[in-house]
Amino acid sequence: MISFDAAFALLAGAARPLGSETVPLAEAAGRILVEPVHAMVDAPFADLSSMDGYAVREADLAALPAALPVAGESAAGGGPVASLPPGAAMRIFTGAPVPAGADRVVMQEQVRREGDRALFDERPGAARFIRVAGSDFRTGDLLLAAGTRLDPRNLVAAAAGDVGEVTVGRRPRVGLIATGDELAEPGRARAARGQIPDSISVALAALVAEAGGLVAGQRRLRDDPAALREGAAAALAEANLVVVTGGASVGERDYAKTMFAEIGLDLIFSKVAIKPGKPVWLGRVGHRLVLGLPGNPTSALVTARLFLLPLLRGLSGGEPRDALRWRMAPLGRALEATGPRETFARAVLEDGAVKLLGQQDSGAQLALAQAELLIRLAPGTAPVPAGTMVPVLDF
Ligand SMILES: Nc1nc2c(c(=O)[nH]1)N[C@H]1C(S)=C(S)[C@@H](COP(=O)(O)OP(=O)(O)OC[C@H]3O[C@@H](n4cnc5c(N)ncnc54)[C@H](O)[C@@H]3O)O[C@H]1N2
Ligand code: MOO
Repeated sequence: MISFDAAFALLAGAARPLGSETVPLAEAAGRILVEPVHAMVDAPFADLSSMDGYAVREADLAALPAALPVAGESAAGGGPVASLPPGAAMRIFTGAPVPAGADRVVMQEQVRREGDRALFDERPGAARFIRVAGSDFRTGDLLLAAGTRLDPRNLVAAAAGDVGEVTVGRRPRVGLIATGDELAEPGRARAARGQIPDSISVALAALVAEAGGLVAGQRRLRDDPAALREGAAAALAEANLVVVTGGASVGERDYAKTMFAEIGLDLIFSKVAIKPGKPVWLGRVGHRLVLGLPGNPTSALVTARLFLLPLLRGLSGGEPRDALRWRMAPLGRALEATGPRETFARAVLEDGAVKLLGQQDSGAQLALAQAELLIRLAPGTAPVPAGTMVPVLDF
């Protein structure tokens, strides 16, 4: 058995990017930039008003009350704007260019309008309500670095830079295989005695999609060596990565590795000193990868979080480690000592403190609906008192 860190290092080395492609920004959500994004424009492109009101010269408000003739208006999207004649005000709207000559905007709530004159009774506050040209960013500025995963917030930055397309990593095609005579499609298990719902496949498909991968095929296979071999070859033919669940352990009917053996499986690691998820394994068939997850649903989801997401990140052009952002959080309740395997316990966050879920069985399924975090505990950790800071990961 190897440690989690050793297994992760091997995984990170195997998760090579699958190449890149240029796609419209509108199709880039969830993808990873392999080239940085630079601004094609200044933002704002000119000095713009941040309020609806009147553009004026501060000096013209030296003596109050002041009445200034309204010389035209400036609206967003309205084209070039004339300069502000001395001693006048210009009607202006939020997002509109401030006319040359004006040095502030007074919001309209502080101005009375009488015909073609604007009346200023009170001293406006210090805020000038002008967003200065280029104050957000300038043409050529780096907006997003290579390796960034495009989420709704950084899509704003790219779009604001007038960037229409981006170069991103290719999406990994992922084949999913669930093994086990007992497995039935959710909704059909109760029709036959001894059958249980395949609860993992639907979750892995969602997780792959969320991580920017493409589910290239989904198979539910019986524990029949010939059918498994055939399924393994078919899945490999259409995917960059095949994820097989179940059959990872040591029983005679645990076929997950043997089903790939005939087509040339090279194991990268097999068995990791973690709890849950010890039987997890990673291998290679030619230039394709195969990840084996344990069949126990909690073990499967924990290992998917710890190994599958980083693998997808690397294949998609990113840094595998970026998929595991550990942070420190205080323990809300004391923890018992852990065993010889590194433990990834399921927990929730309550009032800013981490609380272990009562149900920690690796076969648990309902507890997955509650779990928010994984707490990472080194092998042989002594009892941990409440209040101790522990590393946690969003689960
Ligand atoms: N003698 C030993 N037995 C076991 C060991 C061991 O070291 N020696 N390891 C245990 C550990 S730890 C784990 S984890 C499991 C891993 O089991 P497998 O990967 O071989 O999975 P299966 O035996 O096929 O299934 C385990 C369990 O999970 C259920 N299952 C499987 N697939 C699904 C699915 N898609 N949806 C829902 N439930 C699923 C299956 O019915 C079993 O109950 O092995 C221990 N045994
Ligand atoms: O390694 Mo297993 O996932 O604890 O039951």
